[in-house]
Amino acid sequence: MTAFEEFGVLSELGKATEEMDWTLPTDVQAEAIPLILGGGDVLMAAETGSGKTGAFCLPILQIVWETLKDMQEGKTGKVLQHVATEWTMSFFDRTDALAVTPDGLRCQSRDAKAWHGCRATKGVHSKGAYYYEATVTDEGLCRVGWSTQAARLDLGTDRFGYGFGGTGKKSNSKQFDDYGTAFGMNDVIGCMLNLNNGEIRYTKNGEDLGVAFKIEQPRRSECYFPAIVLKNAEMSFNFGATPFKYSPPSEYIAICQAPKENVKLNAISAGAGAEAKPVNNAPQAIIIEPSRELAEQTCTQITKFKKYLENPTVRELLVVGGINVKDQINQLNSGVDIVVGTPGRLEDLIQGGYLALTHCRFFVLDEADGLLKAGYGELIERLHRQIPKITSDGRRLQMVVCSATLHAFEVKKMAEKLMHFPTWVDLKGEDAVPETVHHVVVNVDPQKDRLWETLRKYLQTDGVHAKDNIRSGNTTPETLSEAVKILKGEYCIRAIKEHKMDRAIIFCRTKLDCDNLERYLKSYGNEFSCVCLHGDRKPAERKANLEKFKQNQVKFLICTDVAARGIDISGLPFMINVTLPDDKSNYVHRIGRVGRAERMGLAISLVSTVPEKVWYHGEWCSSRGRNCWNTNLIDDRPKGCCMWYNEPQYLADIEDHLNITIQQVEPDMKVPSNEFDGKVVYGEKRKQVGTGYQDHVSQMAPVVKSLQELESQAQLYYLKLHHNVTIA
Ligand SMILES: Nc1ncnc2c1ncn2[C@@H]1O[C@H](COP(=O)(O)OP(=O)(O)OP(=O)(O)O)[C@@H](O)[C@H]1O
Repeated sequence: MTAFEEFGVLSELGKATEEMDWTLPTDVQAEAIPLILGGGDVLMAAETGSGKTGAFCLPILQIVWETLKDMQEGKTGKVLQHVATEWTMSFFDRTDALAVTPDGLRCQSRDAKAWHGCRATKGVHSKGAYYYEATVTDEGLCRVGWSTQAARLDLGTDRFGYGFGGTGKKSNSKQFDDYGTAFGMNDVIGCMLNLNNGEIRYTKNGEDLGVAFKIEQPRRSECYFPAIVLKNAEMSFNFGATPFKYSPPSEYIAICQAPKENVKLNAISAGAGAEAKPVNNAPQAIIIEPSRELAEQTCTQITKFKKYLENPTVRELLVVGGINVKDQINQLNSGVDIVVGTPGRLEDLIQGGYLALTHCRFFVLDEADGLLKAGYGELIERLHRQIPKITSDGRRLQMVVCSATLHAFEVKKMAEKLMHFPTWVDLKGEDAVPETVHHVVVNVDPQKDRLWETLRKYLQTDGVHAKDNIRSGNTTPETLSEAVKILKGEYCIRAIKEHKMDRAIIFCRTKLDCDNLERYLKSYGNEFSCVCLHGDRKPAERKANLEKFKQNQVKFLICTDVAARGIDISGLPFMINVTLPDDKSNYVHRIGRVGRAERMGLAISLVSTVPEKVWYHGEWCSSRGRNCWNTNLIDDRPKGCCMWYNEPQYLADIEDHLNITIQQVEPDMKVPSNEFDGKVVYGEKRKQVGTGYQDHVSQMAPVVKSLQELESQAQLYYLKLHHNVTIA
């Protein structure tokens, strides 16, 4: 049995992981795989290179395959049968933002602005007196009671629904009157319906609050369902399957014991209306990735994992820009089970009706914070709204959200809105850098280092200062800014030479910076062979360039933040930040391209000590930077496309966010070896923890000795002060 199988993974998948030399699941995989297999929504926050892709692809692949197998064998609707026979809150007859636990006995809504409601799976009619209990399990606003099938889910706002609210009011037809007393956290509300005399009454923690409503004669013959409406609150239900906290008066029985002839099923079921058989263009899983490269990488990983999954075959499809749409539509029409794509192309195909969401049961947002920061929040919500929350075979939509920098406000907000009782798999509790990444900063100070004044050959800069009066000897901010740009080109080469880098990824701030650096490195011939990856390069070129770098055909990959996230190049030893990223979380992602899968990596960031004027083409720039030479500042009137970049401030923000001080090294680029790790070989597997222990002891010895001396001095002073002892 492979280690993965012990976590519930199918042997066919275990075999594939073994072939990939994945002997043990990583920590995040060990936690997330069973959760996803168990049907939960998961927020996966774990360091770069910790194996998050496998953590969601393996269980999704497994469930998709099992579902296909069930369909093949005609075994569907297992869950629906359960739902139909039990007294629970309905997965179908509810508003979108109200979540129901898989057992159907707890409801939650985290929308603080609107009410969200739900009805039970069954109701009672004709005669009898029935009781159920609802307990407030989290603070918020709630109203509980009874309603007919015709009632709005906003209980108590029309004549078909009768509610008792936490503020101590009863309501029907929008008429709110004082009743009983207010209730809140942990209070147990008994809901009583007597169809023999048309009375609805409530108890609070066992105390009878009296008759709340008298149902009018003509409406007594209707069927009444337990109902609830919540605003940012949570309630749990007991329909009598377990002992009640407070027994109802003797004439009432638990609603779950209502005689069959007086029970009706909720007419609203499998709302999706989808049939429990495969539909070609309706995949079971949609995985959204922020870049083409990452989408392709995830899709390839799925292809590798499914190697031994046969009969039925799981069909994955990559849906990204740059691939012929017609081909994609043809492939969708011929059948697809898992779609991995970028937001734009995915939405085009969905809105065009080529990709259906009716059978989607996994909605995955990889690099979720990146997707939200890139402005895809609304698109994600739009897609989420269109996906049925319960699949045709009665299974709940599962959402998986992951990133190495998930601790962002916008992610938490989205999770509260869209996810269903999600579990955090959060190994560190904050954004963190893996121990396998050595990351250092080098100050680039054009006032101290005058090298830029004497260079004959140097990096072509971004032209921001083309019209400024730049000359050596001059110390205007513009001259120093231009000097920093030139120096950074030299420092980059110095870092490469000092560390004998024969493989590195180099991040620049803009596409123009990438192009300039590419030209400069190439001007040295084969010594610094390189390729570029950024948004202005055609998809085919991007793909080919990444491949060249992966295959070791070139030494350096120069890119913008388009490649900051997720890209996995095995054993990559080095990365250089020519400029720190605008977005602090991208620092974690960029440096996380090295030090992956337990291999050591070195990340060097060049940080200008003086302000550097840079391009910043926002939405106000009609060409978004193409041939734009508007060097006015963004705060100028008229608005320009430049700004002064304050790198020490960006560095401080990054350090503050990560709660660390990043080691600084001198412009000679020498990185002192870490005593705890001993001699590190970047790109190689990390040495076993503890190997440097002896060094550690000898290193600490003088410090411990001086501490001892201080302690003994302090004690002697104390004795002298208080007991007048003479110090020798
Ligand atoms: N259990 C495992 N055993 C060995 N190697 C693994 C295991 N799981 C993943 N890996 C390898 O670790 C590397 C990083 O995995 P992956 O790309 O999934 O990381 P990630 O957590 O998604 O990182 P990022 O946040 O940068 O996207 C990959 O090369 C992958 O093949």
